[in-house]
Amino acid sequence: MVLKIRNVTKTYPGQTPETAVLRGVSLDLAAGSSLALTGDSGSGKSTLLHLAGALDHFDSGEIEIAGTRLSNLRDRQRAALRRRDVSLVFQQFNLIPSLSIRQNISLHARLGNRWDPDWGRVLAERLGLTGFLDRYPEQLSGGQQQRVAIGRALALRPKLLLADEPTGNLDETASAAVMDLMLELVQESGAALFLVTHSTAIAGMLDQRLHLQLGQTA
Ligand SMILES: Nc1ncnc2c1ncn2[C@@H]1O[C@H](COP(=O)(O)OP(=O)(O)OP(=O)(O)O)[C@@H](O)[C@H]1O
Repeated sequence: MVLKIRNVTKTYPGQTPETAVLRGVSLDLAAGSSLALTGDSGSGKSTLLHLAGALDHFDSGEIEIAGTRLSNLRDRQRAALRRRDVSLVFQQFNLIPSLSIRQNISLHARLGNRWDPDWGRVLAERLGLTGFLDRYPEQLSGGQQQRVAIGRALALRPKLLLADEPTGNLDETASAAVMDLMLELVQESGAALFLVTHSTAIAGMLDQRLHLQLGQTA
């Protein structure tokens, strides 16, 4: 399993075990597969996604990313694991405005010393970005910008791709195109995708669906 979450609880300051944002959440996500997490606003979706990416601490239970138990790790080891195995795609594309599309796509992989130009070319081609590589983010549509963000995330060849409402800023057509591409590329690269969405249509495109309510998934 790329991601294993077992009976995880998480409280924010002021919460009790009864009102905890997460009250015993478990899930499994295998390489090459995808999971959609839905739930009302404030139900804890982003919290769970952040825990799955080793970006925050949980109170009890266990999370394993690619076989490594997070509860045993020091902060520096968590950061190293994140850099090695996890990529993120957000609703806001978070591209660097002063860098070209080419530079944006390769940025994280270069910083991690893992830039593979051949894989970069494949990604740019598959994402329909080959003609845009020398442009800057502001010269692209929202759907194109999100494809750049997906390229940047996958350029690292992460084991786990986390996506928080990745098509939340896109219209229906762009959203469907971005989702199709992301799912294809995730499968081809053997990554696992954990995606938070409000959309039941998007959730329906993924292999597994979980709904978060009152701190638990069903
Ligand atoms: N850093 C924090 N400190 C205290 N409470 C927090 C913190 N982050 C989130 N919360 C609370 O935890 C709950 C879950 O928040 P979270 O952002 O995980 O929900 P969500 O399901 O992703 O919501 P949305 O769909 O609106 O983005 C909310 O009640 C929120 O106010």
